[in-house]
Amino acid sequence: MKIFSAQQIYEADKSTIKKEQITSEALMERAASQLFEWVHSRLRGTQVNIVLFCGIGNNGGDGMVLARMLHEHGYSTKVYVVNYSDKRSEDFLLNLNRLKEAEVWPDFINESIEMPELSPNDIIVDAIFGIGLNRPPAPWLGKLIQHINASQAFVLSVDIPSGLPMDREPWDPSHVIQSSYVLTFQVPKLVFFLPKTGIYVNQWEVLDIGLDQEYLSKTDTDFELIGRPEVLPLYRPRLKFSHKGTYGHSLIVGGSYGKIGAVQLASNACLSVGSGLVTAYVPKCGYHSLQTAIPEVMVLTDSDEENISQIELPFEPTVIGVGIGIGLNEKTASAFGALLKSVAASMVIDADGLNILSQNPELLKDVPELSVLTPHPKELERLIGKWDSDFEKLEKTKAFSSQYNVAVVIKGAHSIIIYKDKGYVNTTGNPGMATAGSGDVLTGMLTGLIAQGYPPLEATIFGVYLHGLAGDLAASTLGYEATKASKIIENIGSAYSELFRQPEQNAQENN
Ligand SMILES: NC(=O)C1=CN([C@@H]2O[C@H](COP(=O)(O)OP(=O)(O)OC[C@H]3O[C@@H](n4cnc5c(N)ncnc54)[C@H](OP(=O)(O)O)[C@@H]3O)[C@@H](O)[C@H]2O)[C@@H](O)CC1
Ligand SMILES: [K+]
Repeated sequence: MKIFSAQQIYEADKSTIKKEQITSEALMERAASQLFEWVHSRLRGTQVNIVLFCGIGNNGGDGMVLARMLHEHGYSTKVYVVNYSDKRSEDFLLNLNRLKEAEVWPDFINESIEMPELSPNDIIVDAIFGIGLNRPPAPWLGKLIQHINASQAFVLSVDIPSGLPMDREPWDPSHVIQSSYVLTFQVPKLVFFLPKTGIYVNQWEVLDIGLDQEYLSKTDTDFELIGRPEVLPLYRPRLKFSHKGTYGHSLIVGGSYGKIGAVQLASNACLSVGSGLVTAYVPKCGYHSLQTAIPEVMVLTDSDEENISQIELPFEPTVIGVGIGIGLNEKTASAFGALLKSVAASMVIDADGLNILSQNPELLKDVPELSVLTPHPKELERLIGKWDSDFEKLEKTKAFSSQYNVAVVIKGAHSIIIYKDKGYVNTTGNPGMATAGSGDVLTGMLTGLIAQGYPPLEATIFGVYLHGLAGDLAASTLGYEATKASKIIENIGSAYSELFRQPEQNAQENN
């Protein structure tokens, strides 16, 4: 699903109005009916206090229409107009009048008014600011937002939590609505997925308000949300007349004394995702444990007992996963540098492989084109330098990706894959995956997918999604705390099956 900017959403809005020859007010009515249906289908007339805070723009207008519909259906509502500007939008004014015609009389809140009383049992509708927020909310608005956040009530935000800008971090982190649920129009917003801005969104859902499909499908976006519909077409089916050679020979290079487990996890994941053959290259000390733990993996050893010191390969691997558990030993860094120079195959570079690159930036030019780098935030910072905001981080990563022609996975709650000027936001995964070895499993999986012929960027999008899905399946039986890296590997097979599982509703219809 594409992630549009505010500017593009306004254009889609205009284009819809023009094409369908409807008024903007009719579009607002359509959007707000979707909000109403959502609320009504859940509450079914339950008598609960619904308190609506509406701004004076079109987000507030949506709130006005919702208030009218709730009132007409017998709900108990209290409406506040948050009067932060004289520049009221036309559709807001129109719907304010309609609300009054329906005999609902809103109270106006401004700087000098006391904060309204709120109860934890209320349902609060947050329609103060939408995607039009373009400067810091005034201090009194900040206080109102803090007051709503302190109420402990369920807060339903219209389109976006009020106070959250679309294209930057908030000016004051406490002046943003902490939403229980966001009903967002037509398309998800990038800020829902970034670490510093996603924290305001507990759950979100897209409401289809019928914006111009042609505009939406023809317009390119900087970011895309990766869910099952995006991942399924990337899948490469196994062929009947094939053999292990068809699915590539992966090489996993890594490990040092005490960190052979990382290679074990990566090699195992690489096999489990479908690589035809897997060879691990480790220091001598890793030989016995690897051969014992995974009989399917072949093992080559370095001449050094405890660290990788010189990588000599008796075969040409399809792809190389490198860096896990490798350490920062000088000998290892120069062996890694020599490896970069000697092979053309794509690499998946992780952990200390990335740290060696940060410490020796002259090596970056030797990284094979279309390699994949999988840094966690600290490793990324060492590679691209510090950033002031999540947005600057994305921009710097895009520049880095373009400069070296590599894909970068920014690992996090929503991992984002950056390739050149485009970002792919992953939707699978859970906090249980913040555990030792989870990254080694990802490295192995991406390596194993490239081995099978997935182009590196597709392998990365597909693999990050599958890794998260395997983690979700593991956590569904183990819980977050007991989810560990080897359990993610055990669930790779089920994750593939899950990709093709019919949604339950369809399954029932088919019976
Ligand atoms: N597009 C669509 O497809 C559809 C959109 N719809 C809805 O419209 C919403 C966007 O509405 P919107 O453009 O009127 O902006 P909104 O967020 O209500 O803000 C109002 C105005 O406040 C101002 N302002 C900004 N910051 C400020 C500040 N700190 N302190 C004080 N004032 C500030 C700024 O005006 P300015 O003063 O800059 O001229 C801004 O214009 C969208 O989220 C959705 O809910 C649906 O109805 C149907 C389909
Ligand atoms: K809002």
